[in-house]
Amino acid sequence: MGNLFTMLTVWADYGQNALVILDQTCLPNREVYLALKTAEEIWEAIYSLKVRGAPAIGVAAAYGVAVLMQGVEVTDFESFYREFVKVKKYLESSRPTAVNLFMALDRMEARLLRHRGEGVKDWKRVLREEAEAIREEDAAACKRIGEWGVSLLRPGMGLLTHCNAGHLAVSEYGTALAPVYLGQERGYAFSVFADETRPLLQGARLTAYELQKAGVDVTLICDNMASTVMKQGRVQAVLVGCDRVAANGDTANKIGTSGVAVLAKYYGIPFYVLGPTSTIDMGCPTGEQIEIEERAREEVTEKWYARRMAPEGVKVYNPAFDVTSADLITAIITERGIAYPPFGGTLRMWKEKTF
Ligand SMILES: CSC[C@H]1O[C@H](OP(=O)(O)O)[C@H](O)[C@@H]1O
Repeated sequence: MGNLFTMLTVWADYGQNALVILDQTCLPNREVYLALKTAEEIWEAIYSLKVRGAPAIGVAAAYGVAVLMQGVEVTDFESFYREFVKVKKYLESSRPTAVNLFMALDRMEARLLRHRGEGVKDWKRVLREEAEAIREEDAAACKRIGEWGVSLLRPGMGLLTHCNAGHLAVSEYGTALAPVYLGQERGYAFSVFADETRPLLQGARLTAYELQKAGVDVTLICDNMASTVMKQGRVQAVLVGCDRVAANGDTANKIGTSGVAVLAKYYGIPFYVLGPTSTIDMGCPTGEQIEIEERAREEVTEKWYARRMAPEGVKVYNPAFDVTSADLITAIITERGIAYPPFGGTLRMWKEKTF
């Protein structure tokens, strides 16, 4: 597995009262760790995807509020709680879609309220404890996701994934990539196609980086190549993460995921969403109620990634053309007129000039 899992994504350093994160905007070029000591720094790290992925955002917010509250010097609960709520609401405003951010902070608040009758040292302690529990439960959940997921797969399978739902998106191990890592440990020799995932390229920058670091056979493709590799029979299952699962199973995930799902259905390929139950939101009856984050236009219009955006030496598949099946074409228009399916007779007539 290489040293992928020694690379921690997020933790709390109470010695320096800091939330420590691996700055994922520097990957794959550099592994840079940041010690965040203010609410503004933590908010910005979540917003700018320095730490990202639904579970990782939840763990970061839990640790973040625990760290920030260690420095609050009041002795009455009302003042302490007022400050807690102020920080909680501020961190909640960083990104709207991943439900783990809100679930984790709600859980921190509930734990604190259960201890309101104790003293300031206890309030600070229980926040540290709850944040650690959230992280540990996330790591355990990801490993179980791996076990369930790998039971659906067979050795040697070709897999496709979109965005990054691996070790970097959680506290440890991953969700969509958890079965891949477990399979790797068992010698299953999966081959994985990683969609680059425009515009922020989590697939190129993070998934390809993770899988290569773990020794998994990964091939980076542009998003518009997913259909071709599926049509070539090189994909037997699609594995993706999730940011919020509605009560009816509708799932919000990185932009482009629904398109991959349509392709998978067309090619008869199983499409699996993987994530912890902490990402399920029963308060959302359907996907219609999920708030979809909209981000800055410059992420699309600017070539912000003017530096290397994939790990050195990663395999790349870069076909210049692909074939769209006739059953997907509504009409063919030429100087001789318009042909509708089935095209054969008209095309033959045109070519043999038999009219
Ligand atoms: C395991 S959750 C991963 C999930 O989060 C990603 O979004 P972002 O990179 O913007 O935080 C993406 O939707 C992944 O599938």
